[in-house]
Amino acid sequence: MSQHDQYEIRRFRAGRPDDGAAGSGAVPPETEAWLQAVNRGFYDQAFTPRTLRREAGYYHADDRLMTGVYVADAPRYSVGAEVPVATFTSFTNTLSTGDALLPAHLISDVTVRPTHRRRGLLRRMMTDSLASAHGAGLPIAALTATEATIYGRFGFGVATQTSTVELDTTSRFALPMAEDGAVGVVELARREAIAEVAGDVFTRFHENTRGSVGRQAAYPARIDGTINGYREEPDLSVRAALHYDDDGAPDGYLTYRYVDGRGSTDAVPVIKILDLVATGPDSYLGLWNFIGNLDLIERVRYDTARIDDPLPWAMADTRGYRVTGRSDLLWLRVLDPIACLQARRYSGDGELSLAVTDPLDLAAGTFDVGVSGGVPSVQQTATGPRTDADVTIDVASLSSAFLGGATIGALADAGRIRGDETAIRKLARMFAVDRAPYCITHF
Ligand SMILES: CC(=O)SCCNC(=O)CCNC(=O)[C@H](O)C(C)(C)COP(=O)(O)OP(=O)(O)OC[C@H]1O[C@@H](n2cnc3c(N)ncnc32)[C@H](O)[C@@H]1OP(=O)(O)O
Repeated sequence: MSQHDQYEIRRFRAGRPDDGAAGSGAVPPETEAWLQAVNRGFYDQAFTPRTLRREAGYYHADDRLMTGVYVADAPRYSVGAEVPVATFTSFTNTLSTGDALLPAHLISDVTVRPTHRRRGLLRRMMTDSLASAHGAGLPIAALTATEATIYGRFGFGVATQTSTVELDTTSRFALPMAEDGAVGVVELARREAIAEVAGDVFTRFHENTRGSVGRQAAYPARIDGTINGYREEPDLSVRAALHYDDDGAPDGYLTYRYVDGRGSTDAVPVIKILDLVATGPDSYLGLWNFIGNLDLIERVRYDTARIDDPLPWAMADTRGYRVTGRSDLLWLRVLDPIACLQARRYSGDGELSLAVTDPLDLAAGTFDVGVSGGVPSVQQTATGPRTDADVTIDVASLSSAFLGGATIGALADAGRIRGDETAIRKLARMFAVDRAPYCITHF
């Protein structure tokens, strides 16, 4: 018997809580066992009946396809055979290229039980899922990764990064151009009001932000403290503020929490920003002007800042802005190079042939890429990567370069793009972006 023969793979849509015993609100057993397995996989606390119902409701609203891998029998006293030994979920949302919204195959909740690791279960679930997304015509797949060494082999590349920043908000903090209401009005908001406005504000941000991913159903509850770890009660320490445009409509918000600095090395009063969504520079600077000027607070921390954040450039004392970390957030995997390459505008005009290699053979091919007036036209000229193409790129690198998260120059210097030097320079000019791609959605 091969190792694979002992496993059964089942796929099902997340069950609605009411689908349980006649409207009792119970979660269908298959969904419950699957969700509890994910918790185990990430070392999280088990769901209570109430938090489980809530979580299942969000998964149902996202219309998630769950994959579970099952064994036929489980030894006495062990976790039962109804609990999958591996989990994987996928659902569709949009990826913004800044010029268009692309349907994206989002992958999440990938776990393999320690006792079943390194037997190819992830590979099986991932290759099946990517093949079916490709077959369904989805142009791109996306995920966020716990470790950077797992997903490159499946054609994923880092597409966006974020900075963790800490602001000194003692008397050093000043945003000269945001003073005296010059960038609009900010007011404290009721915590509960955020769920009402967050969707519209995020949609506007999303459409205009290259690299942004649409948010899943749980998001409003996640950012306003309704989801409070695995506790049933909301986190009442979460506070909120809104920025209003000239017509009095909300065009930005932030949620935040006071963190007692005692016990940490710097031991000062700190505000941690949970979510900050601004639809333009005025709302962005207006919200920072508000949060940077709170009485009694000496530091503000934010772990999802742009890597090319305009904030330090707006500050009177740039040294009050400290980058304390940087991490990858969004990983992309091009499935359809033509649909992807045609979904954005470009900075430089020109023509070249591009060969794409792909370990899973989903996006491989040779393409004539032309850009005129910033508008692309892409045609496939061969089903595989031709050796006489001007430039050859692997699909993970293409996925990193697609929205400008990695420059063509850096990828070439890293040995991940090959070809004629003039053509590589031309490709670099085409792909150049004015702002780094930015994603503030964790999924
Ligand atoms: C999108 C998300 O959900 S990110 C969350 C990922 N999950 C976690 O971090 C939870 C803890 N880890 C796990 O559950 C598992 O170890 C997983 C999911 C990372 C890997 O599952 P496995 O079934 O062991 O992986 P599988 O056996 O299919 O390995 C496939 C390949 O990836 C490699 N690989 C697997 N895990 C890792 C890792 N953590 N680091 C580097 N390489 C890895 C394997 O060596 C193998 O390489 P090969 O194809 O070149 O031989």
